[in-house]
Amino acid sequence: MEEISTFEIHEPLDMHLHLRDGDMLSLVGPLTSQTFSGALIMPNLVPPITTKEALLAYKERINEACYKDKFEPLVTLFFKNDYTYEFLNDIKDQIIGIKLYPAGVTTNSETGVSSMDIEVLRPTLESMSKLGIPLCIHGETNGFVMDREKEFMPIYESLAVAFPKLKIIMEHITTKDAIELLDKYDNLYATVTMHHLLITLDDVAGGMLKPHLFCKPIAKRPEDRTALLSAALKAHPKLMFGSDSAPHPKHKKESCGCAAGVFTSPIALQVLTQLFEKHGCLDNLNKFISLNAQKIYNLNLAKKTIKLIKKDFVVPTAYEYKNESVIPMYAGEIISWSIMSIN
Ligand SMILES: NC(=O)N[C@@H](CC(=O)O)C(=O)O
Ligand SMILES: [Zn+2]
Ligand SMILES: [Zn+2]
Repeated sequence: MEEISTFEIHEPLDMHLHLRDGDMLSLVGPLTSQTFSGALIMPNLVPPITTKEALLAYKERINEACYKDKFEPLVTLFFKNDYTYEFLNDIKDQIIGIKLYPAGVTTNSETGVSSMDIEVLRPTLESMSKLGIPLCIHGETNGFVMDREKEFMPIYESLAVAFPKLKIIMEHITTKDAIELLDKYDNLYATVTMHHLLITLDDVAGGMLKPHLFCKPIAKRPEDRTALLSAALKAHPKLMFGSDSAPHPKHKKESCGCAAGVFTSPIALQVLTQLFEKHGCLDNLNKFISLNAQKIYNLNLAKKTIKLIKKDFVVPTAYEYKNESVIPMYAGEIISWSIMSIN
């Protein structure tokens, strides 16, 4: 049989992305917007995006930094308990969803919600449900680091039951428990990163410590990775690709007190193609990387085709702009697929 040597991805979408701001935005914005058709942009800036003015201004800065012709920044608001129905009604057409962070569980989440008590959250979530605004959640408790996501499962369940019309997206899932929950509730969906399909805690801390693979939620056990990978490879219809590409300056990663986040945007399409090819599942890659998200979020995007070729791609050792330097996953390593053309 002749070996496949090229592969096309249409309208790739990254449904969980950190673009940051300032020089970092100028550095990473082009890297995503060149190859992706759209991305769901996280609101955890300092301070987080909580007003219409801040949202629109951020969207404008993103458009300035990005190749904006064929790239749609799908912006989000940082969840607050005190958003009124009127405020949400006014902003709903500008956002794709609202992102909820329990306070303190991850980067820039200090002003997140201090309680996941449903009665406390009810007024805002009822308004979102009525207005059809999806709820994206960083689902971790503040328990033992390996158990934080698992411990959050009952919270996802009670939210799914209490607000059956609210679309709830479990962001960057890392456990087989989360995969199992997907099939239990109609209104639960999930994103999964590329790195959680590839690594376990062993890759982060089993040998020499790898700060560039350190992220929240932390990579888990082999059985978790297997469950995530098998759902992604079969393009489970409620699972979407969300890179959670989370750039931090090199000095904040290679430091005592390493910031959480893995930077993967510029290598995501190549690595995912390599991974799906290795498992004989290339036929499902367009669903995982675009079609599932288009259906879940009712998206209609400009046409964009990325042609990849089976040819070695040496991952740059760093991406730099002015004083910013970011180290990508697989820095200096070789991936067997490269981007050939973008149309
Ligand atoms: N994933 C991470 O480890 N970090 C993200 C925040 C997040 O997505 O939780 C970041 O903003 O750096
Ligand atoms: Zn998160
Ligand atoms: Zn994230």
